[in-house]
Amino acid sequence: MSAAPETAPTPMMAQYIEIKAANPDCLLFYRMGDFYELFFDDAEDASRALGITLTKRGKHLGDDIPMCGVPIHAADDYLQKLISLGHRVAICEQLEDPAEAKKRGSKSVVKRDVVRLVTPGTITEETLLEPGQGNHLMTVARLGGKAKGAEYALAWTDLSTGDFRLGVTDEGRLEADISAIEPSELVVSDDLYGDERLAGLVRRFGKRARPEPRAYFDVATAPDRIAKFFGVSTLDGFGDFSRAELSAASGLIAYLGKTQLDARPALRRPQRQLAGAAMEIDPATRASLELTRSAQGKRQGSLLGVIDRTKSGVGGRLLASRLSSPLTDADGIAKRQASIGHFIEDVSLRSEARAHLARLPDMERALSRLALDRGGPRDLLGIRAGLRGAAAIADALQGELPPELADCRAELAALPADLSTVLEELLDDEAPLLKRDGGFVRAGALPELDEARTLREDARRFVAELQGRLAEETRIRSLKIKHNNVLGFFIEVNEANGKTLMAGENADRFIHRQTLASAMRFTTGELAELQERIVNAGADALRIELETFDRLRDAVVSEADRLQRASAALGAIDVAASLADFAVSEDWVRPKVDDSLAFKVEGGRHPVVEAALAAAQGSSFVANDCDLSPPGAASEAGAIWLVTGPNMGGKSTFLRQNALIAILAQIGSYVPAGAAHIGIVDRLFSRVGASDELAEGRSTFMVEMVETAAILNQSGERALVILDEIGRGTATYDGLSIAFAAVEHLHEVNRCRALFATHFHEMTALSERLSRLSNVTMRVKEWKSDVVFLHEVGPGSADRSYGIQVAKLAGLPKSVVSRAKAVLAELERTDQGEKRGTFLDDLPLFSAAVKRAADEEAAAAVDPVADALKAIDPDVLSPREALEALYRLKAIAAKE
Ligand SMILES: Nc1ncnc2c1ncn2[C@@H]1O[C@H](COP(=O)(O)OP(=O)(O)OP(=O)(O)O)[C@@H](O)[C@H]1O
Repeated sequence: MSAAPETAPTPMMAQYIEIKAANPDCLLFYRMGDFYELFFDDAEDASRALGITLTKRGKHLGDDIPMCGVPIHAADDYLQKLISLGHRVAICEQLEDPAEAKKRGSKSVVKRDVVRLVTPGTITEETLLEPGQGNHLMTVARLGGKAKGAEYALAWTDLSTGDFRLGVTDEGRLEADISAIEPSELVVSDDLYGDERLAGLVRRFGKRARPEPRAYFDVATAPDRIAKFFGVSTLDGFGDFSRAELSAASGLIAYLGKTQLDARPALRRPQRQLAGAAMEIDPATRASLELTRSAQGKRQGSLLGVIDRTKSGVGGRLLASRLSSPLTDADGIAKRQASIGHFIEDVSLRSEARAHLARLPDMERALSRLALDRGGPRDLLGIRAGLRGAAAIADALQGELPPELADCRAELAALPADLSTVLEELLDDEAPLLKRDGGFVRAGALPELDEARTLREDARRFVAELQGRLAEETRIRSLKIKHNNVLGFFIEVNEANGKTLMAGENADRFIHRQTLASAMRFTTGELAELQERIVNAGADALRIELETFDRLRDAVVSEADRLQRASAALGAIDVAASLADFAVSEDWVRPKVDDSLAFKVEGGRHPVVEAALAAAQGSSFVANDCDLSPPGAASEAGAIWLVTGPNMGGKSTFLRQNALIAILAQIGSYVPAGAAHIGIVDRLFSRVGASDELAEGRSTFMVEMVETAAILNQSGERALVILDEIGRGTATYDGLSIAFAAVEHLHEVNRCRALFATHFHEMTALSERLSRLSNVTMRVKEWKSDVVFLHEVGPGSADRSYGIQVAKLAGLPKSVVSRAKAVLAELERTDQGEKRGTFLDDLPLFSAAVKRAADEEAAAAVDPVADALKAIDPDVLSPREALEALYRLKAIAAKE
């Protein structure tokens, strides 16, 4: 932006324009006194987004400059709104006192610069964060360019807690791994950002996905960048990371440098999250099972919303993250179960621990703000209270403990006692939000501070005494000594008395300062001296307090590692105690989880539907069994249940409850059932017939087929597949045929445990041919012409859908219902219903179909090497020709 000389911007505007040019993709919050001001397009965008008034200030190139402003004290609220709308904000502060600038000349501008970029993945303010929800920033790195088999790695951190993790992944798992973390912001190098294989991901994240320079991810410089960040000379002590992981970590650290500038976040050393250590759950499955968000996008009504009884922010975040990444290792699961079991048995320990946890401040987040130098005295108090709580909980955890809890107790016991002592000694029990307000150091703790405070208080007392003395001496009873920020202390009298003070002897003593409409203001030598003493003592006191703050802050930050580990331990205790509480009150059981392929649930329930029914105080939930274990000792693959039943019969609920039970079992929780035996599930798929991604340019049916394809291509024998009414989005025969073939594929090729709900009753015939497939149905009672849903799963198949009865319940006009009945009767009479059953029997067996397809593929394939070989007649070749022929063949093979 260059300006013509006659319309040259003011020096301040020139500064603004320069800073804005360096931060083009952010809204620039430009500090002016007690406001952050926004100008030009930023002002227009922000005023629209925030609903604040747009005004103007001066001119630029002859046009008015649009402007709006937000007061400093309310800035957090505005920031929250802007960030949630996907904006990024650059905070530009005044870097010197305006008085300093004035010294350089009346036209000079206060030095300003951006001190921080606020982006969705890098916020740390309490007010901007949900207590029980993590806030992750993630980078994606890829090595091996565009070639197939490229290595992908993820690095992610929760800046508000310091958690920092790395993991390798591949193209197939990428989406699932990312959605397990659900980052608030995704950063990729700019070449990867435009890659078509990431297009879906980039589209899904929208503004929250960021392209950043490739150099951030440079593998050659990555180890150096990481080592420098952690202040070590080599990464040897960090563990063995792959090159892709180092690249992702380097990108993350570089991006933190860009957004946090000089502030250094208290990140823990990166921990590797092992590939395959978590159950793989893709984004569509997460959405369909409503794990952490309901279909409406809220936490309420999701599985997490129902089971979360944690008492602390760190516990809430840990539960959410465990639910997003269920374990696949039976020992790890057993350890967590043992902790819950301990809290179930020891009722008083549970209630004592939970009472302490409920009072626990968010130590992790307070620590992170202190490390970034954004913390205040209340964060120090938070750490102190956290240390107290941790000590109390460590005390409560007596005697023999299961391994996870024993580890937690050890972490709590390792907390530095001297840090508690110094915080207890120096900090007062109440503290202001901002350190510059002072008053947070305990009286009696520092003699020097006490002295300054006494001086200030004495001087204040002298001022009060002075007022009485002056009133008496001047005989002006209404004389008052007041204070404001401009004049400091002053004597105020009315106009008539003012004249008295300016006359005769008084004139030598009272120095006139100000005349207002109804009052005159004076000072005296004595008052000025007291004023100075108060100011000096106040400044001394504040200096000492600020020094103390820095000292305590450094002491806290130097113990970051132990504090973070103790915080994590408190989170684990909270999760175990809260799940124990849930298990007891909701009658959940400890499932047997092992490496078998079993899946046997007796009396299983859907926790969310059950809670909803209980809240409505209507009918109670009907528990149902499910057994997908390999039938018979000889069989080595899981079973498939084909679930038929009427609309509204409870099919979807039954399907989902079993998926949720698998997840709950593998996060180490107890489960809503009478008994359960779950062989580890490594991959979970759940698909519901209709899901709408029209915005993505795919029809409903297309999405369904893409998802079904993914399941059939990717499920191994440890997968658990839930398919709900696949094939209903197209013409009946097409849908039926697809559903039919999909079940055969699951049975013969994937050989995984599966639940398949359908309205195509014809499919039940499959049980005669597929040995591990059983038919079950949701039972109903017919009563007169109505149906009563029993929500009971029983063996067998439904013979009808009762769709018309459900439509009647839904309030379709009577005329439509009776017409539909007539049409149905006619269709049933004329339709080749019976024939349909037989036509399916006529189909060749699946294995035969697979073989034929394979033969056809093989036949269609052209093999130039074979062709070339056929053309060679060895009997007529000289040795030299034979050698040449061999080279030719090799050349053809290399081209293939
Ligand atoms: N086991 C159960 N016990 C009590 N009520 C249940 C049970 N299962 C389902 N319900 C109730 O029935 C309603 C319908 O269940 P669901 O959506 O699972 O039926 P559906 O068979 O999948 O229906 P559709 O075929 O129309 O999609 C639920 O919202 C719930 O209120």
